[in-house]
Amino acid sequence: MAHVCKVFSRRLSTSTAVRSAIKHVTVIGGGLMGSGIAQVAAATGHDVIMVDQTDDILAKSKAAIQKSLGRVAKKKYADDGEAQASFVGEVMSRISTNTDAVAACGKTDLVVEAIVENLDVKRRLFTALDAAAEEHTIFASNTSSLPIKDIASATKRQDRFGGLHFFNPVPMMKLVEVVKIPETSNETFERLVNLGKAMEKTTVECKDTPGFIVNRLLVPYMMEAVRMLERGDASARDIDTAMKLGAGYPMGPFELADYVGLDTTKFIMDGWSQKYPDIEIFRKSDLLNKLVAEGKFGRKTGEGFYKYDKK
Ligand SMILES: CCCCCCCCCCCCCC(=O)CC(=O)SCCNC(=O)CCNC(=O)[C@H](O)C(C)(C)COP(=O)(O)OP(=O)(O)OC[C@H]1O[C@@H](n2cnc3c(N)ncnc32)[C@H](O)[C@@H]1OP(=O)(O)O
Ligand SMILES: NC(=O)C1=CN([C@@H]2O[C@H](COP(=O)(O)OP(=O)(O)OC[C@H]3O[C@@H](n4cnc5c(N)ncnc54)[C@H](O)[C@@H]3O)[C@@H](O)[C@H]2O)C=CC1
Repeated sequence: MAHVCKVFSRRLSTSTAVRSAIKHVTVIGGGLMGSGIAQVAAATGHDVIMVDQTDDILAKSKAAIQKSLGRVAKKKYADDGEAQASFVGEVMSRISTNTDAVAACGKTDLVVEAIVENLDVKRRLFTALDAAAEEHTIFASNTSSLPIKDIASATKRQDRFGGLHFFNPVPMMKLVEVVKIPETSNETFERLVNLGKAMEKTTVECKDTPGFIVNRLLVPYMMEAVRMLERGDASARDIDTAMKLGAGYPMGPFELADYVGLDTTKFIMDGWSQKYPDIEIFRKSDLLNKLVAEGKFGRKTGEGFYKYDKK
């Protein structure tokens, strides 16, 4: 009898897991990360609604996705232009857009937020969505540096809240950090891990600690690089070259900062220098703040530590 119950319960849990598989994803924020998350979710068979503040921004987001898919298609289908076009068209057909975040969350399995790295803005968003989303809907933040618990506490569904930290560019980076808070239910965590795998990512699990795993190690390294530059120890170009050729990194710290977005890196450091005032490495960088004050956000504005050709 016990054997029959065990088989039955396993089948039940499997069917529950299958029934609770995430199929529909709402991505709030169609910027660098949100557009990438929407692209990969759609390319792996999920129905996606991408939300941003204006139709003009969403048009640019879709254009960026289309361009990225074109690069992926060339690698998948070599010289078969028809297959490439069909692949891009099929993935794009799974992405719809909306400027109304509340409306876009009414019927969805998962809301992934990838909006500006600002705690108050993220909290206001999730409070509004909490009232509109169905009971089963899971919420997740793609934040680089903010405590998931500080975002989740703006809602009444902390058991259905976690961190899904993707890496830039999402179509290329194989990692997603899945972050749980003490209130995250086991089912929620399992569904987030399963979504990461369904999106063809390698998942790692981490607690809700500052920077999770990668950024906890990356931020001190990159801040040390900018101190080196500020002291005049070496040029940005030589520091980047040294780390690519000496440490095997695909990008040096200044190339990477320009790629991430200096605005976002400033938001991250503003938060950590305020929250951890006694940790020297998190002290604000005058050079970084100067560049951002001048509107030099890196690749996204055509100039950061380096200048870029307008594409
Ligand atoms: C130092 C200043 C002070 C800073 C202080 C503050 C520090 C705070 C930092 C915290 C950062 C927070 C960010 C975060 O939360 C976590 C992150 O995401 S960290 C970033 C992680 N990502 C990386 O480290 C990226 C490293 N770079 C790379 O892997 C490669 O350079 C990259 C893949 C981006 C580009 O590849 P590369 O060979 O260098 O050049 P190509 O552009 O020619 O690409 C080659 C090939 O790859 C495909 N491809 C590239 N990009 C895309 C894309 N977006 N979509 C689709 N396909 C893409 C494509 O096939 C390319 O071939 P083509 O023929 O060019 O098409
Ligand atoms: N840039 C990077 O390399 C990475 C960033 N992240 C995190 O992802 C999040 C987004 O970062 P990025 O994509 O780089 O920023 P981004 O600036 O490229 O995009 C943010 C988007 O959110 C939109 N937005 C802002 N407030 C909104 C609101 N209330 N409702 C709807 N849309 C809103 C903006 O219009 C913009 O299009 C941040 O939390 C960041 O820390 C995580 C991993 C890597």
